Amino acid sequence: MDCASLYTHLFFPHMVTTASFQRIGAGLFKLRLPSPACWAIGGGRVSDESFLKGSENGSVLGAFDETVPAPFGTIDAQITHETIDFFVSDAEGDPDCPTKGYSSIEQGLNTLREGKFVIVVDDENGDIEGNLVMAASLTSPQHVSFLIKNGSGIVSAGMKEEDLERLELPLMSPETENEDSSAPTFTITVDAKSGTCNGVSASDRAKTVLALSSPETKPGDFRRPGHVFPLKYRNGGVLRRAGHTEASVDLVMLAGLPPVSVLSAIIDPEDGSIASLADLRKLALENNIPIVSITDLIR
Ligand SMILES: O=C(CO)[C@H](O)[C@H](O)COP(=O)(O)O
Repeated sequence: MDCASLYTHLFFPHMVTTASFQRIGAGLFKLRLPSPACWAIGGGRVSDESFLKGSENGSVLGAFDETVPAPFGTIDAQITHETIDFFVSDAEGDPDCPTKGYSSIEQGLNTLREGKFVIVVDDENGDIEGNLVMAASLTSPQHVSFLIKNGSGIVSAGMKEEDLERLELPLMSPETENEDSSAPTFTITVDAKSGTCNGVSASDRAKTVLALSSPETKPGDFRRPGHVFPLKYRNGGVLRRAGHTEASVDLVMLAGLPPVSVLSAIIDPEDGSIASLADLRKLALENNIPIVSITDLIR
């Protein structure tokens, strides 16, 4: 990922302050340093192909098209000396190469554009956590069924503050946002009213996710509480908070899709613990899903 493109499209001018970058710096220091090994220069080659040869998700080996640039034109922002200095001085390795064993961000974006899942991995503090992520606007009942089967059962939607305000979805616990930046910021839960039954089926939850992603929906289109968990995206994305919420929304935005993601933490099918990297790779291989790293997205 071209760092300048990421800065340009994730930051709004009012956010580029010294205070903001002090917080970003703290977040980055918690991340694993990337390997300088180059596995997919320019995003034109799939990374660790040995574990990504399945076909169900249909995206890992066949989707990459380097003739299609990421449409970056949707967000207004500016580059400042602070942003450039920060990343030049703190990032290591080649920013155009994914970490060894991971797919490139470009490949992840192409997969999202095809309406397919990517696995987003965060290994902050050495504890791997993978989330299945896709664009909310392209979600079907089959996607939600896959998400429920392989994820935690909680279907979340990463959403920007402006959309949460438009839909009148306040945080479940407002103090969390200020007191603990590592905690996920869940809003009250919702079900779409139109065309749904009790809200919990894959079909109903897919309708809710689609409704959350539509700019046309109104506050009255949802029942509260419900079975889908919106998560508030922190403005600035992964450059501010290196979480799955921010990564998922940044990725769908960079893919040129409406800025609402659907995500769920991936669980070990045997014992219900958080899936290990080996579990994530098995799931990726069996379903042809690229695995991307939040560290690479930040770089
Ligand atoms: O399970 C999840 C969503 O259902 C996510 O893993 C989590 O809630 C949000 O992740 P993060 O705190 O990294 O943004």
